[in-house]
Amino acid sequence: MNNYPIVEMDHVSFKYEKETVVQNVSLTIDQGQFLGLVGPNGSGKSTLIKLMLGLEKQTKGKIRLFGQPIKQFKDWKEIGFVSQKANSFNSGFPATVLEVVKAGLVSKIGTFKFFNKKHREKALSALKTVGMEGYAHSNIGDLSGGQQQRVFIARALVSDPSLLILDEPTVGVDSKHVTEFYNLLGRLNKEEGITLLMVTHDIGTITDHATHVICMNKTVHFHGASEEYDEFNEQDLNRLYGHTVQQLTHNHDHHEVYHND
Ligand SMILES: Nc1ncnc2c1ncn2[C@@H]1O[C@H](COP(=O)(O)OP(=O)(O)OP(=O)(O)O)[C@@H](O)[C@H]1O
Repeated sequence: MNNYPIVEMDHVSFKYEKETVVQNVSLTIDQGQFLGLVGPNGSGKSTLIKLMLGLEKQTKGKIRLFGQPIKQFKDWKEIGFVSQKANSFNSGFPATVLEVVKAGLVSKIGTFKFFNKKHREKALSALKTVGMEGYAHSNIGDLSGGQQQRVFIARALVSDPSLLILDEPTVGVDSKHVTEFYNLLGRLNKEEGITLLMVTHDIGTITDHATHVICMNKTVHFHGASEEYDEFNEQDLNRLYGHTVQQLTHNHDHHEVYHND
C-alpha cells in the first residue's frame, strides 16, 4: 500500500438518532502501530470502529483510509475485522476450521466463485500463522473460546490486510491463555508488519503489549505512546471512568480494582 496513514479522522462526530455517541474525534493511525482503544462501557469504542469500517456514516467530519476519502475507498481487503461476537460457535456447528478460514476469502474472490488449491494453501498458511494448522479439519464448534478466536484471526488474515481491527478479542479466551494470545498479536505486529487496533477493557495490561493507546469517552481524552499513557494518572482515569480505578502494580503485572462508589 501507499505511505499515507492508515486511518485519519478529522473532527468526526456521530449520533444514533438524537444521542451523540462519538464527538469531535480527530486521530491518526500510522502503519506499524499496535493501538489499544480503551474507555468505559458505552463510550463509543465499537461505534468508532464501525465508522472506520464504513458500517456507519459520520454525521460530521472527515474520514480517510490509506489517504482516500472513505466514500471512495474500495480496497476493503486491506482491513481485517474480528468482531466482539466472533467466538460463539456452538459444538455441532457444521463447518470445519479450514472452511471458516476460507470464508474470509469471499471478499477477495467474490461470493459465487469457487475456492481453488491456492485459496486452500492461503487458508492453511493463515492457520499456521496463528498456530492452528493442526486443527484444519476439526469442527469449529469443538474448539475452546481461545482456539476459536485464533481461527477468526486467521480468517481475517487470509486476505493479507494491512490493518487488523479486533473488538475485545480476549473475551471468551481462558485467562491462562490471554498472555499467549497477546504474544500472537505482538508477533503479527512485529514480524508480519500488520497494524493492529484492538478494543479492550484491559486497561491495566494494555501497555504491556500495545505501542499506543487511545482512551475515549465519546471524545478522545488521551492518544499517545504507551509510555505516556502509563503517566496518565489515576485521577484522569477516575474522571473518565466515573468511578475509582486503582491500578495496582505487582512486578510487571497490573491489575485493576473497580469500586462502584
Ligand atoms: N445501533 C444502535 N442504536 C442506538 N444506540 C446505539 C446503537 N449501538 C450503540 N448504541 C449506543 O451508543 C453508545 C456507544 O455504544 P458503543 O457500543 O459504541 O460503546 P462501547 O464503548 O463499544 O461499549 P462497550 O464497551 O460496552 O462495548 C451507547 O450508549 C450505546 O447504547
